[in-house]
Amino acid sequence: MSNGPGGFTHSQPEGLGVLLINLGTPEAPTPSALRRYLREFLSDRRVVELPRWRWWPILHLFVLTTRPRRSAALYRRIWWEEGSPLLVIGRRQAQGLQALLRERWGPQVWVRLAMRYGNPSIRQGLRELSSLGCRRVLLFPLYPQYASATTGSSLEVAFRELARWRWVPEVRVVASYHDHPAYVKALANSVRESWQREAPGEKLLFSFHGIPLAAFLAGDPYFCHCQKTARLVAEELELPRDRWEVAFQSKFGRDPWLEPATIELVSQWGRQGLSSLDVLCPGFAADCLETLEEIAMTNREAFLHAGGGRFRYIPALNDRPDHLQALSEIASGHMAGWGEAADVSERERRFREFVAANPFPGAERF
Ligand SMILES: C=CC1=C(C)c2cc3[nH]c(cc4nc(cc5[nH]c(cc1n2)c(C)c5CCC(=O)O)C(CCC(=O)O)=C4C)c(C)c3C=C
Ligand SMILES: [Fe+2]
Ligand SMILES: [Fe+2]
Repeated sequence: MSNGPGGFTHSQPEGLGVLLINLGTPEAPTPSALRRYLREFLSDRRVVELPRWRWWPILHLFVLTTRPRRSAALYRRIWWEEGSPLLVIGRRQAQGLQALLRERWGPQVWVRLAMRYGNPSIRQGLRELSSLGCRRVLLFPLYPQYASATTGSSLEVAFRELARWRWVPEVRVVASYHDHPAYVKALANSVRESWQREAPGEKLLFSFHGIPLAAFLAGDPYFCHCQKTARLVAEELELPRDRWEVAFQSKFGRDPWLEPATIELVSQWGRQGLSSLDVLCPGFAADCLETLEEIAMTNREAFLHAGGGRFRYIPALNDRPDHLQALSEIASGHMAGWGEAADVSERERRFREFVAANPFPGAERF
């Protein structure tokens, strides 16, 4: 058992912590940073579910010898001066959400950003919240649709860390928010705003990150969550059924994944001479390699080269005010009751008075 942080925090106000968790990103768009990142990512048993004796040689002999260079080149196309978009946007989201939650719950709310792979780590985030006095922590993976590979993996790591602490905090979890009305409305708003700038496309494509078909068949709810998000947004937009479609992007490896594949669908629509196409990626809370490069560059080129007309990528919700408002509503829904904590300052004052009057070895630490 680890003593963990937060052993002696009686003198601090009772904090409410929110840990936003996203996937992670390499430290730099270089082959060596990508090798480190991909090794951690692709060693996760929830990401690649093959038996280790089969996967390990493939990972080390083939994937990690070729992919880092290729992926580094892709990351260089989207890298910002301040760093990886996913991380830069994530920091803004954490800051914006903290401000909104403080308006509602008071100054004792702390929001931190953590990454499942790389830094800032989940362990770091949890320890920081604890040392800020958060005895109550909401784990909030930024994946609207639950998948074992993403949400499940993030929660597993957080639970594993917390399970080793002496003083385990009260924990709540956002396991998914794929059908939360505020999230659905924010997505619909973002589409409407695009349509106001330039007329709606002939089709609206909802492109979600794929997962292996085997994960779906084993009971992962991800596919169903994606379908429901798309249907709710289409309903909100009053879009007829023949104007929208769902597809899955970013296939990795040779096993079958969810279908249709985004790149195949947009190429097919290009060949059919579709005049205009809008693409929304509701599964990504922040823009990243998979949206900025794969959709807005690679899929655009595929559509245009196949003969398609105008291609528009509608950005992720990122730090849009209505997105932060939605995250705040989702978090607040899980924090109900937490605001009515007992008056701890009074409790602590009496405790410290008692310790001063009844000294014991080590009492100075309280
Ligand atoms: C190996 C299998 C993979 C599964 C399963 C998978 C699921 C999954 N991923 C996301 C979100 C993101 N993935 C990102 C990058 C990325 N994903 C995989 C592989 C799997 N993902 C790889 C190898 C990579 C790295 C990039 C590359 O080399 O191609 C990202 C982008 C991170 C960034 O820094 O920009 C995100 C976000 C979801 C939501 C998901 C399952 C639902
Ligand atoms: Fe991925
Ligand atoms: Fe990709």
